[in-house]
Amino acid sequence: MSTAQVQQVSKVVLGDPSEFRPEHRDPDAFRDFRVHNVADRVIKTYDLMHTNQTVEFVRDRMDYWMKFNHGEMTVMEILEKLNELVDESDPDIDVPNSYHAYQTAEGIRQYHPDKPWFQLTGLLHDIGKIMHLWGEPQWATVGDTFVVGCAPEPSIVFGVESFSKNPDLQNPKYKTKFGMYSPNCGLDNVMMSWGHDEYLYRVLLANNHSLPEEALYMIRFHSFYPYHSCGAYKHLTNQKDEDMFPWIKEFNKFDLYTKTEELPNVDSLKPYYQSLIDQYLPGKIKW
Ligand SMILES: O[C@H]1[C@H](O)[C@@H](O)[C@H](O)[C@@H](O)[C@H]1O
Ligand SMILES: [Fe+2]
Ligand SMILES: [Fe+2]
Repeated sequence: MSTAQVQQVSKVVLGDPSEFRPEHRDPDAFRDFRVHNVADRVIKTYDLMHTNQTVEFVRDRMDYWMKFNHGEMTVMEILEKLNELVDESDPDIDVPNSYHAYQTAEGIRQYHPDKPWFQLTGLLHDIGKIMHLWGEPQWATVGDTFVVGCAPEPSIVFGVESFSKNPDLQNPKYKTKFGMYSPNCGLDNVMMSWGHDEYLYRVLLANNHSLPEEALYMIRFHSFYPYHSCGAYKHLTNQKDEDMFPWIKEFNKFDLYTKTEELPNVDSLKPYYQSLIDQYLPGKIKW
């Protein structure tokens, strides 16, 4: 991205975190990954992810998925398919992912009524998880992401020890702090572990849409918790990442704190969100 474009990043007014909080749940009660509290499915998903996500694996998955030959479907069709997906990495919720899409979008709509593109970003952000219904394992679809091609950071869920069986950690090219990267190369230039963030980002690039750069960035890095919530990987980020940071933080509030077992009435919300889809990402999309 050129410097001129960087300067155009719009400003988001960050709310006081206490302003957006589910009354029925303490914010500290989310994302509890302590081994005694977390379900086995969560531990297993991250164990497989941290063992098998390597540079070679991600290259292979990018080659495979970026042919976009899994059919042409609308956003609504994909959202409906996600009724069949329960995310095995998520310690907070056991309901199909389609509900989470509307919960996130509605949270954003309440606090950002003037930003329809942001609301739509909330609705869309996880639909890349459709990969799982087309054969990709959960450990390469869901969950928090990290950078491959350099040493894992301690703040990744389950820590550096969870990478003990990952072959890249034996590779002198990849096992150092910078690995295959140069200092502050920018997140645009790093290879993330393969999952729904990167897939949807690539799908959007391959199709016609009119979402702003901020939306693409939030989609691409929303699962990068070690970075946006723990301050890790700052040695790889650049000015664009700094400019975009408030947006990922703002997005994260809604992605995380709208998770509740109280399900939204999807049928009554559909017409409104269909109108946003028609405006920003209409018709059939190549997946
Ligand atoms: O378990 C969740 C879930 O898979 C989300 O979609 C992802 O964005 C989060 O990073 C992860 O913690
Ligand atoms: Fe996600
Ligand atoms: Fe999400």
